[in-house]
Amino acid sequence: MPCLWDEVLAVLPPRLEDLRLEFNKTVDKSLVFLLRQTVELLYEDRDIAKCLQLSQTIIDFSWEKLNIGTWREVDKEWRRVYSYGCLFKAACLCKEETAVREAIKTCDMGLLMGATILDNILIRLVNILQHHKTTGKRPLEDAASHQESSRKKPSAVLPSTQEIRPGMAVPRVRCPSLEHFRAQYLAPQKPVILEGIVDHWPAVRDCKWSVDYIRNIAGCRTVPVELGSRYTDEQWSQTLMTVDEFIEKYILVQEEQNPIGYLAQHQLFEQIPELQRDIDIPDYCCLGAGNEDEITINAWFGPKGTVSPLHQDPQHNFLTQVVGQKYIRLYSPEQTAKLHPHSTQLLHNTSQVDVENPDLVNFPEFQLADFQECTLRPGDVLFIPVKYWHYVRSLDISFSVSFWWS
Ligand SMILES: O=C(O)CCC(=O)C(=O)O
Ligand SMILES: [Fe+2]
Repeated sequence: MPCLWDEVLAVLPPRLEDLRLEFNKTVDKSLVFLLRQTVELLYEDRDIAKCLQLSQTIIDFSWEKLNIGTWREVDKEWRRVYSYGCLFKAACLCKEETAVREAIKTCDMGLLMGATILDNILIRLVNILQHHKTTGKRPLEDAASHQESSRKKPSAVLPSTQEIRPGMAVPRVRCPSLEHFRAQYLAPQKPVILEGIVDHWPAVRDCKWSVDYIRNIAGCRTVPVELGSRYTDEQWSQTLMTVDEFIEKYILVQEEQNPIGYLAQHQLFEQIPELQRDIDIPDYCCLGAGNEDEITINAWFGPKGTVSPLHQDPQHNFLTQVVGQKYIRLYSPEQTAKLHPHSTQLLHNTSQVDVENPDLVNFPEFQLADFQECTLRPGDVLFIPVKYWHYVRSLDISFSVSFWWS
């Protein structure tokens, strides 16, 4: 195997001047000086311990700036500084081949909290590290060591199967032609479940995405996790953790006192290209006006019992079920008044009504709203037209992939 440090050097700009360490006035001169000092140590390959220490100082200092006020108020320059700190720290860690895991975590933090620098250098670096780690000496984790079914507790409150009322079921159609889909569903904005269109995905065809597979491919990667049963709850929060930690704490065991954890609405496939090879953008997206590179692909991975409250999104969606089942309720945009959207700017696309346990005293019109429903199973692709209201509850450990497109 090639020496890791040589591979890292090949990713870094060849000359120190190419690093573009220029920032606007928001960033104090002393910090820019610190960045330059750090990079000199790195490029001259001397005192890597000192270089590591300075990188950490850059990270800590900019981290403070990222955590003042709301995310929207954070100056992008501080996010760039943070990314540089992560880049330098990760590079230093690569000097020690034993610190690869830590280096991967550092790159991920830069990717999640920082801003793009140097033509996405953090993505390129982390791909090298991930490859190095999986082809290196560390054996894949033993699949048999996780007896997931025996360790999981059944969820208490809501039923784990859901009768679909006849007459309310979302229609299903098998591999329709583009024209049929356009005329019957896209143009009139009608939901439909497309069957058979993702059967060729390795993730579906080979049932590849077992918990152990995800762990092996992505275990050491850091991802955002939502904690709390639904994002409208007061106790709801978001945090960052590795996929390994998430699986251990929230997928394999569900302690009663622990909140539900949901790796929700995350562009995991940009972060981990190896997983992207197991899926494919549905051909029907070409019927939209946008380009393929404008499609947002999100991963939704969680235990049984995750709930996405009733909400609407600004684009069409192909919500594709890969693992486990989900119960889904749909309301057309014409029903909006009966759904009582929140009045705040932040939540005006979310209903105040708890769909499966509605407060009919405060929201009596809700029971008059027309809806459709379905159970989404592996291989099913649900077309949710733009602005269509949707409520989603997982009935098992579940992995879905959504494609937002226009
Ligand atoms: O699967 C879920 O929990 C929610 C999915 C969703 O809201 C979406 O894909 O837009
Ligand atoms: Fe959504």
